[in-house]
Amino acid sequence: MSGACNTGKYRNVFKELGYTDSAIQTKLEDAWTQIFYGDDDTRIYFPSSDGGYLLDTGNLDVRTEGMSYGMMIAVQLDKKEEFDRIWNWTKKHMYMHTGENAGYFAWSCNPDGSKRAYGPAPDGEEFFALALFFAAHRWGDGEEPFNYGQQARDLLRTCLHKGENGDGNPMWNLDNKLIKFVPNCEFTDPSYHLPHFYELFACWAYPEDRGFWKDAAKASREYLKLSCHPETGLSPEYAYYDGTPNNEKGYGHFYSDSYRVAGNIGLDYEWFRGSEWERKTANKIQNFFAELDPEDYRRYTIDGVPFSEKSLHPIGLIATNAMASLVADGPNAKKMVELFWNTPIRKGDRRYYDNCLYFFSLLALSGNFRIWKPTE
Ligand SMILES: O[C@@H]1[C@@H](O)[C@H](O[C@@H]2CO[C@@H](O[C@@H]3CO[C@@H](O)[C@H](O)[C@H]3O)[C@H](O)[C@H]2O)OC[C@H]1O
Repeated sequence: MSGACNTGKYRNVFKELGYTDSAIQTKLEDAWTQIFYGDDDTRIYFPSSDGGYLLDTGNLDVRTEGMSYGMMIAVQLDKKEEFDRIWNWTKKHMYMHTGENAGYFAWSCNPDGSKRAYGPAPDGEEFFALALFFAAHRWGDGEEPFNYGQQARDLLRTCLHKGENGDGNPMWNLDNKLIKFVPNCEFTDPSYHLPHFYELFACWAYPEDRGFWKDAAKASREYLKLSCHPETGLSPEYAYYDGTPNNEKGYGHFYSDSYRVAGNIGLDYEWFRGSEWERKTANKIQNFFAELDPEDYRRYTIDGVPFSEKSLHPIGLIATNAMASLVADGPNAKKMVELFWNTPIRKGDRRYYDNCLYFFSLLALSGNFRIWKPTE
């Protein structure tokens, strides 16, 4: 399959459910204004002298996750200034020039740019790469570091070839083609699996790596079948390569990271018609949550048993469950979108993660989470 094989069609699920164009547009614009330029209780984006950053307001750090999400949101909305500011900050402060992880980005920094960790989180790199490709295609390449296309290709090359000179590890397991939780481990995080991204990397990465990305898309689609519970559809935060939960450090249950899986399979279906399994699984996840009170979302075992601990990011969960309606066709597909539509963005300390997922869902359900291809 080449990049040309994507569906090229973007549903406006909100419109299908009867919301007007102007209400949808207003919701998008309000989200942008509040999340990027709102008051101190809503914003997560902060311009600075050397660019701009998204703050994890719950942990008071800047994460590659948030920076790459900010870039993806910005490119989708044609916000070049914010994209460039975020990328400039990322390259300046997060990029690692030396050590075992040279060529990757430090996953957590302080807002002053100093590093809090010297290891990467691969979900950041994969989002950076695709946001950079989209920027190259939407706006054209500029001077370094705004030579977006080359930045993306070089980053993907590092992700696969790091360690060939005995200097660190690749982010993907080169045998089973699965993304790792971190480069120097041998387990994964189901929410990192983005087969719809890998289909595009298979078109735009350096030619020698395209076959790998094609295989990785297939491997991740198969992997999700192993890691999502057959009855609930829920997946753990961390899991072994055979799909079973990795609870060594308490991350073997359905909690914050896991929320993204529902949105990811929705977008894979929208972009590439991933698989019919995705439809069934989206229905199962929505059916599970349709029975529950959103005020009482919790941590769950993947077979659906609640813990006493409440969800840390219930609005993020509402958002990703709604995004699953890109593929779901069950009795709760409409209900989940309506719940999301009627949920305001989150305010307060823990707003960062919820509102990133909220923004992705808004983009996706309004037909604005698109593949930006090279212009002919
Ligand atoms: O051990 C770290 C590991 O924690 C890191 O993972 C990143 C942080 O966690 C993930 O998202 C968080 C979900 O919970 C919310 O409360 C947080 O605000 C989110 O940041 C994120 O996807 C990971 O990138 O990766 C590196 C490891 O060394």
